[in-house]
Amino acid sequence: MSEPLLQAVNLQCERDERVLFRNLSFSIVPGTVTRVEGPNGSGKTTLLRILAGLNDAWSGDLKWCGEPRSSVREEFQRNMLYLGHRPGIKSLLTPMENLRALMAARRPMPDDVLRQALAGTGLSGFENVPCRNLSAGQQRRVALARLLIADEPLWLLDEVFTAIDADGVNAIETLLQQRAAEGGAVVVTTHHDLRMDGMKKIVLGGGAADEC
Ligand SMILES: Nc1ncnc2c1ncn2[C@@H]1O[C@H](COP(=O)(O)OP(=O)(O)OP(=O)(O)O)[C@@H](O)[C@H]1O
Repeated sequence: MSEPLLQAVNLQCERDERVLFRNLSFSIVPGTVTRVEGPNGSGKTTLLRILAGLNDAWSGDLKWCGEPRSSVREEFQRNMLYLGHRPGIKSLLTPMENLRALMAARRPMPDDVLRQALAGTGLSGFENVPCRNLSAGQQRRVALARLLIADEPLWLLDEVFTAIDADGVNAIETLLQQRAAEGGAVVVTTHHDLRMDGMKKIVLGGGAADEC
């Protein structure tokens, strides 16, 4: 079995004096897709933000490749891709401009690679249209194009299926499975009924948590 990329040990998080989860321990290993499940308000987004280093209101231990995450912050940030539950794109910019800006901070890519990624999410012909003139699903697809050119080994994806049609959901499912088959690790929250062979689960709700 591969060494874990990310290990969580006895994570606990409270919000407004309500325990969202406690004694939550799990390992995210290469070659897997893990779904975080639970009803509305059970803490899925909170957990993903904790894993991504975007929320520090928690206790327990997080390790990246066996090291305390706090001691390898830069390495962790370089090797992790987080997509939040909002598309996170600029409405005045076009899909090309958004994707160029998203990639510039980490790995600048030639325009033809960006154009191919946009085509891969069904946005051919919309590359140069301001995003405010696109539908909700098309705007989400701009953010998802990032996945087609991402080489980070760990993906943390929060509700990325929102506003995506059935064919798009199938395409993302296939992409996540391919990513795992290539040795990546994906953690995803969604209310969609994902069907993937060998998918792991972290189940939140009721203050405790289970790993399946
Ligand atoms: N900024 C905040 N300040 C205080 N409490 C918050 C904040 N954000 C979320 N919460 C609370 O934390 C709890 C968990 O929220 P979270 O968004 O993680 O749930 P979720 O499982 O992702 O829900 P959903 O399925 O509706 O997206 C909720 O009870 C919410 O009210």
